[in-house]
Amino acid sequence: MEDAIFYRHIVPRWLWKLQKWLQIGSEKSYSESQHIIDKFLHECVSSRLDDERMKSMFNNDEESNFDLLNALVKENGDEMNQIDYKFLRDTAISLLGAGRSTISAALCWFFWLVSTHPLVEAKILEEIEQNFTTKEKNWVTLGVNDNLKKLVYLHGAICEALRLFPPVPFEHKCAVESDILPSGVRVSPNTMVYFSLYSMGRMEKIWGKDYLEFKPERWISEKGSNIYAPSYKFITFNAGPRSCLGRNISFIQMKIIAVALLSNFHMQVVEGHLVCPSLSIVLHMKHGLKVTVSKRGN
Ligand code: HEM
Repeated sequence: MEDAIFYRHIVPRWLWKLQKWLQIGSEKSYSESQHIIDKFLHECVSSRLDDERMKSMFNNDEESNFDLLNALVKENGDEMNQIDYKFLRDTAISLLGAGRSTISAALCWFFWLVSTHPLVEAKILEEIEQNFTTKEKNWVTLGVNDNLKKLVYLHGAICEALRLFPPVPFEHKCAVESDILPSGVRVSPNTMVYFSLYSMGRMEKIWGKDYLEFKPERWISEKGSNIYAPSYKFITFNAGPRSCLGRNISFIQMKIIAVALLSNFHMQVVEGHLVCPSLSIVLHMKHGLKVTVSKRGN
């Protein structure tokens, strides 16, 4: 999916549209992939629909069955036969596209930063120890545990990883009518404005002299609570009306995974492994993250 989006960013619109119409070049394989994804999602939606029918028959509305697709099926299917498959499929593909590789890229950079900053790792572990008993540190109970909110230092470390390595590194927006940017630059209608979220996370003017340092403390106030940074400063999830709808769920997911993995395992980056970003619309690690994993002693 990312390849297709990136391709359509760099190839003129008329060219990829023509390729798509003629079913040639990269667009041919994208159409084939889209067909496979559509088929897969159609099956997922159908099976959820069957689940919903079963549940309504047995009046079983357990919270443990909850997931995003179930919620969508419920919202859109008051009349069970009137489910809009296309809407559900398109919504599911948006959530899949927006929420899968962004989180995995963010976690990759986060674990790399943590494993190369032992002091930060030690502080995160200390905070986990103070807030969770051993029994709670598993996937199932973590998600429903209010203690996640107490992980102020971990929150700071995740914000730092997202600041230094924003999963969506650049974006563009198009002016509908002429406008003047806050900098005073005039923009005429249909002008495409590109902006780099990656650069904005690394500007001295915005973050201070230590802008290149991985410093979770940056996000913690003297009173020990998290410092809020407005989205126009911390732009990783974009700002304004089209900002990320998955921001809160992303933090929850990342915290659950960080606690579950860091409290159970130590990760050591393999010596000589080259860590650098790839050229794509999502800031993946070009060669992945090679680590040696060892179990922590209790
Ligand atoms: C660390 C993880 C994530 C980051 C950094 C991130 C970042 C972003 C950014 C920068 C945008 C704006 C894109 C644009 O303007 O073109 C966006 C939009 C969006 N994100 Fe996320 N995202 C993340 C995770 C998620 C998750 C987990 C979900 C859903 C489960 C999600 C759902 C969405 C949706 C639906 C939009 C489109 C909003 C709109 O256009 O109105 N995101 N995200």
